[in-house]
Amino acid sequence: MNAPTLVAGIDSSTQACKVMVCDARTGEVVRTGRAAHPDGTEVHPDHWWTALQEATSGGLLEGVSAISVAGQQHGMVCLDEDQRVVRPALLWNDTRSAPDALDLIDELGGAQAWAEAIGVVPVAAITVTKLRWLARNEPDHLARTRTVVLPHDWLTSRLLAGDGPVQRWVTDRSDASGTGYFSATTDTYRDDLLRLATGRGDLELPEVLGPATAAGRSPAGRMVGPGAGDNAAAALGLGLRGGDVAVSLGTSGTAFASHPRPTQDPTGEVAGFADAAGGHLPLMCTLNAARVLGAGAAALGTDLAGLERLALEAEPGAGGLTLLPYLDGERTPNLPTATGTLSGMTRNNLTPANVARAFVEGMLLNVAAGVDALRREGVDVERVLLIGGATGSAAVREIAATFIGVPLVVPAPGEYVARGAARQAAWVLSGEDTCPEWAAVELVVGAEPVVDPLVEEVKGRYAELLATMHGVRQ
Ligand SMILES: Nc1ncnc2c1ncn2[C@@H]1O[C@H](COP(=O)(O)OP(=O)(O)O)[C@@H](O)[C@H]1O
Ligand SMILES: O=C(CO)[C@@H](O)[C@H](O)COP(=O)(O)O
Repeated sequence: MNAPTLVAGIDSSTQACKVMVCDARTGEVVRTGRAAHPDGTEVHPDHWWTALQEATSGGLLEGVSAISVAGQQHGMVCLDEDQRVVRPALLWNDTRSAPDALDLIDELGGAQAWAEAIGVVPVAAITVTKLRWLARNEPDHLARTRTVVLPHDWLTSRLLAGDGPVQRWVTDRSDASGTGYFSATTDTYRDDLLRLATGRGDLELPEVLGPATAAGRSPAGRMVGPGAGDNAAAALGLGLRGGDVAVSLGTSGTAFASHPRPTQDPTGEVAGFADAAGGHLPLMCTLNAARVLGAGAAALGTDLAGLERLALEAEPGAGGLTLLPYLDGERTPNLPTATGTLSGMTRNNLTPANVARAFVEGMLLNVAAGVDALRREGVDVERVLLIGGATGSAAVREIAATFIGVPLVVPAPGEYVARGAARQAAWVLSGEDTCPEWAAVELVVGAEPVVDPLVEEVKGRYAELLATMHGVRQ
């Protein structure tokens, strides 16, 4: 039998670089690799390259014919005229540009104006606000900047260039749609919005390639795909269909769906991004997800397994404890300077088990709001597919089944962003008009929504605490 044609997908995410080598025809996983990224909300792009080298060391890419990169969205990578990195990239989870987001909203005429212009209302995560921050705080760095790209663009172009100079900067629709200066409705850059943020009309941006357009070949002869934003790649990796909503619990908590039409949510809760298949990807994103559990475990003097055990010991509702999990500030709801709140403590209920359960419940309720927000924007929600590192916790899987409110399925543990990037690489390699059908993802948990009065009470308590917080902060 002939050896299968191999393709590789890369997920350069916030915390790690993950690589998956698959059979181009079936999607079967052949090899995987991973390496950690440094912590922090600003990172020099060289670290992503080093992590990619480490993750693919030992011949991981041997025999691979095509490769695509998916990456954490929105990060601002500024390059000078010699293509050197001007300063470390400000990442999506860096909130220092929150005041710049407010200024930009005002200057364009309000949130509705942004929703109509590009389907996205700027918050600190969005690249355009980081550029305004740069203009305001580091004008010399802005003056030196010639080209602005995103993390996945930077890695894709490095893959194409090898050790030589980058000839061409490229991106794709899905990641471009997260910049704040690209419209997924017209598929064009909005130079006016870039100028509004920076005062510059001469900044160069990467060319936006079609979903299956080859960016070129690497020096090793591999075809390189256009790549994608990480959530758009996950949609490809999961093979999302109408009625499916993905909820990802990684560093960020996201809820998103592949959708045929652009959305324009003036509340800013749902961002009208593009997907990686020519359609749209309405998406809600929180800053606080899997790492909330790590922080809860550390506070309780245990590890993730310990937190899981404790949370499963407690009754639903955590004995009356409620956590607003804004440990890193928050993006949705837009409370960039918020901190976490643990409420409802009494001498009786303040047990490690209740605290552990409150951390899981609070983290899940924060992201579950995204499912309702998508429905409000016209997304058909028939089932939720739960992915991301935190699904490794049985407590998360079990409690999510009661909180999400629609049938929930948990795909077998896997790197679905990397799988989506690999599927894109297979598409580019095939030269076909449509993305190759791969085996459907294996589902290990299926749960019908539970109608439990206690769950409704917990949700009510959470909503009340959130309303109080909003009141305090207005
Ligand atoms: N069993 C588990 N329980 C809870 N959290 C987990 C578990 N396993 C991994 N995680 C967390 O998942 C996160 C990594 O998830 P991942 O989806 O890979 O994130 P990212 O894509 O942002 O790098 C880490 O914060 C890690 O601590
Ligand atoms: O900001 C967004 C999407 O808008 C995040 O999804 C980031 O793209 C990274 O998240 P992780 O996958 O690393 O958790």
